[in-house]
Amino acid sequence: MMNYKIAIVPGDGIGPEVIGQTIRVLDKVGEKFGHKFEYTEVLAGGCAIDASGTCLPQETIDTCRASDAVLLGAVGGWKWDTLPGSERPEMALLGLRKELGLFANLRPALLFEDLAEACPLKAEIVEGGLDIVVVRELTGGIYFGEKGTKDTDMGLAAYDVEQYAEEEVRRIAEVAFDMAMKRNKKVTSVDKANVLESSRLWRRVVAEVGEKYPEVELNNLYIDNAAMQMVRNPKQFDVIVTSNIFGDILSDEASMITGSIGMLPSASLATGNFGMYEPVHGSAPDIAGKDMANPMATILSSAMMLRYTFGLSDEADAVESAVKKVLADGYRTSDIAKEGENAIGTVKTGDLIVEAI
Ligand SMILES: NC(=O)c1ccc[n+]([C@@H]2O[C@H](COP(=O)([O-])OP(=O)(O)OC[C@H]3O[C@@H](n4cnc5c(N)ncnc54)[C@H](O)[C@@H]3O)[C@@H](O)[C@H]2O)c1
Ligand SMILES: CC(C)[C@H](C(=O)O)[C@@H](O)C(=O)O
Ligand SMILES: [Mg+2]
Repeated sequence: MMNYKIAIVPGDGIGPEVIGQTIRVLDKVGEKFGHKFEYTEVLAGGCAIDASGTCLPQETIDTCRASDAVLLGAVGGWKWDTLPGSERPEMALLGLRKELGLFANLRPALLFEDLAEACPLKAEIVEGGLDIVVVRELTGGIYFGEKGTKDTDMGLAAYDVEQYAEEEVRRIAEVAFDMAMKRNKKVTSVDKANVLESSRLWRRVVAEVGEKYPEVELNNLYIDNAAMQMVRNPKQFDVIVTSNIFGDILSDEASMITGSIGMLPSASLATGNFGMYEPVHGSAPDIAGKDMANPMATILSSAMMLRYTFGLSDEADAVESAVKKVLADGYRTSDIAKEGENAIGTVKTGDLIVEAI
């Protein structure tokens, strides 16, 4: 029997609710396939601020490092919104990404057949389904560049610097091209090279990496055009590679056209097999504690963990098939339910997925 060590970071808001259901799903996978998943729960985000005065305690980083993978719910919430930027719960997420070297964020946006009606675009635009992966650079760019304030003749100014080094672009571009080789051999690199120096370097390095993958078609799009194309004709996209901030925005957009942000999983990977797995959505304080959150994004993130970090593809398939079965049987949380349709809660969704494995 294989033993897998997973650091669990439930976080805030709906985080603990969606993580709770995901652990039940993993336990069922372990039981069925004969694996032992060993969980160590640690604090990060607002709950860690309340418990220890800091959003990312050293113990959390150490436990994550000592684990095979990390599963995270979400951090943040209204209660901590007035804290200074450097003390906010969201800094825990950025700190974990940086400390653990998680430079490659994979955000697959898949339109499940049974959810086609939850897509806000016209049926003919998404006919035949959608299968896009946003490959987002996660440890560089404006999120991590120099920031500060200074006095100017227009009053106090604040700044955040967007900076990319060639090596940072090269390694994320390689992830995107490798992924494209396993899919439809098409990469769209998204930047703002008509204005930004950092984007011009980005575009040059992506093209250099692309030369090593002659079979892969490379297109470049400006971010404004890409955001527009995503709703005009999303089927043109396969692998999208982009910077930290553009990837943040485009992946939320991609999530909505596939039905709901409550459906979108993500994997944040370091060199090697280590990864942190989390839904794309946040802590949703508006529905926290109401048994309303859709746990599917987190459950599908755990499937990515099984596949990418543990190499357990049959087990990952089993989780994904169980999610599809529950949708095919017509069960929906309120974010994906049709108007007037009876929605089920977080726990019931977990029950049904566990049952379907
Ligand atoms: N990875 C993360 O930890 C992460 C990601 C994004 C935002 N946040 C934080 O979360 C807090 C709230 O941010 P926000 O409101 O901009 O984004 P959000 O993703 O939390 O919520 C946006 C909307 O989507 C809904 N929603 C989100 N997840 C859902 C789910 N699983 N099921 C059903 N509905 C869902 C919410 O109810 C809300 O109406 C902020 O503090 C933000 O910084 C954290
Ligand atoms: C909460 C925030 C720091 C985070 C980000 O911007 O990366 C979130 O929006 C995400 O998409 O994971
Ligand atoms: Mg985001």
